[in-house]
Amino acid sequence: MKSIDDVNFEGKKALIRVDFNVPLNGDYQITDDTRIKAAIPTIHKILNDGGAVILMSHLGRPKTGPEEKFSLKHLVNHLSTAFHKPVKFAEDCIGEDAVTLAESLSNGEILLLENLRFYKEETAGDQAFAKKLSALGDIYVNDAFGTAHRAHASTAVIADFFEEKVCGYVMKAELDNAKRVLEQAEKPFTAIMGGAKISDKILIIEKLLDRVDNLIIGGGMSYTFFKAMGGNIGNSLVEEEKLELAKSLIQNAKEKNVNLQLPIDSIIADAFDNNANTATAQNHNIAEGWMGLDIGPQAGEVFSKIIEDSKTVLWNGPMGVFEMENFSNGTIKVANAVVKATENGAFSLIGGGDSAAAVNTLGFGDKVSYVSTGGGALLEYMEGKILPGVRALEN
Ligand SMILES: Nc1ncnc2c1ncn2[C@@H]1O[C@H](COP(=O)(O)OP(=O)(O)OP(=O)(O)O)[C@@H](O)[C@H]1O
Ligand SMILES: O=C(O)[C@H](O)COP(=O)(O)O
Repeated sequence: MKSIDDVNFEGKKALIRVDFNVPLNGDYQITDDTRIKAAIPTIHKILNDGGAVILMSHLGRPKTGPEEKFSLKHLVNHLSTAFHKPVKFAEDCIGEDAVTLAESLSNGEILLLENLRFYKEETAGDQAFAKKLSALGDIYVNDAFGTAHRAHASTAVIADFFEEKVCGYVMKAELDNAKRVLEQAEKPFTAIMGGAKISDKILIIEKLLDRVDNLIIGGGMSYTFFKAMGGNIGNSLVEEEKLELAKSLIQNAKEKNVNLQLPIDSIIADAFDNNANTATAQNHNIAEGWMGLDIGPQAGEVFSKIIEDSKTVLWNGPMGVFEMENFSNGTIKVANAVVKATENGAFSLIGGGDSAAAVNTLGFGDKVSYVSTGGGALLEYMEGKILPGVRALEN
């Protein structure tokens, strides 16, 4: 796969697929701009070469065409500030307006196209739509790792219409870091899995059992394991249909000599509410009417020790309902342990939408080795799937 370092963009228009699918609040302010900041080096390289930049992205999942709340125009001011340059905006991603603005774009200038998903042809991977988009630029750059698991018009199909197609710095760094964890992990290798559902993470857990020394399972998904082992989990989150699967994972871990660690204790609450009554309970013994919303202090200690002694750490999914302050301690404790391991020389990769957001909002983002901009894309890569956006650049 060629990268942007293999190309001189002087006098060229780079059509860059970025993943600017960023969270916006009710006033259309960006609440986490990690994905925007990540794209800056790619944009600077092209502008410094003497080229022009045309950015295309999706935002959210619009269903029936244009919708105000999904317009990329809300990003323009933020982008201009982040890139230290005015950013022009085309109110459509194809058609006359986009063509005219793209044609008149001078070297050193940046143009942002309107949300690609305002056309259903984008997600359908429509050839004619991809061809229209491709006419806007001379060189195709894919820097949208977060969307590389989608075989859409702008992420995969479009590549066929270009002689020159390369990956940007985000895509390259994401793939290099994920590969480092999957293929060259220094041992002890510890994976920390958390979040709400086992069903979302089952494939990656199975794959990791062949590679890791320690598998820590916390967060909402851990209660399905306790129930599978015959424990009482009260009203904690459970996936009844995954009980057998949880049992077989425990068995697999044993057979593969993987140290599978579940939280010994939990912070339990009598309601799903930050102000609920709370107590600490052993995890096989949570009373009816109570639910586990965070790992407990003992579990935090055990997990931290394992993490701090590791040389490679992969973390996906929070240890509790970290959005509520009273149930965020477990996630903070684990984040601190990951930071400590990193300071001791470990390589740490944080992935997944909520875990990456947790690490960034808690202020640990620059204290770990790498925070992925990918959610589903990183998981699919870790499951061993070939991402369509990556394959398209390799053809
Ligand atoms: N004990 C729990 N009970 C209920 N919900 C929980 C519990 N622990 C964590 N959660 C919730 O799980 C959610 C995150 O789960 P999720 O599986 O989406 O993780 P993630 O890091 O976003 O990974 P990905 O982006 O790959 O899906 C958070 O909103 C958190 O509040
Ligand atoms: O946020 C993401 O994970 C990516 O931008 C992909 O978005 P999607 O799940 O709507 O395709």
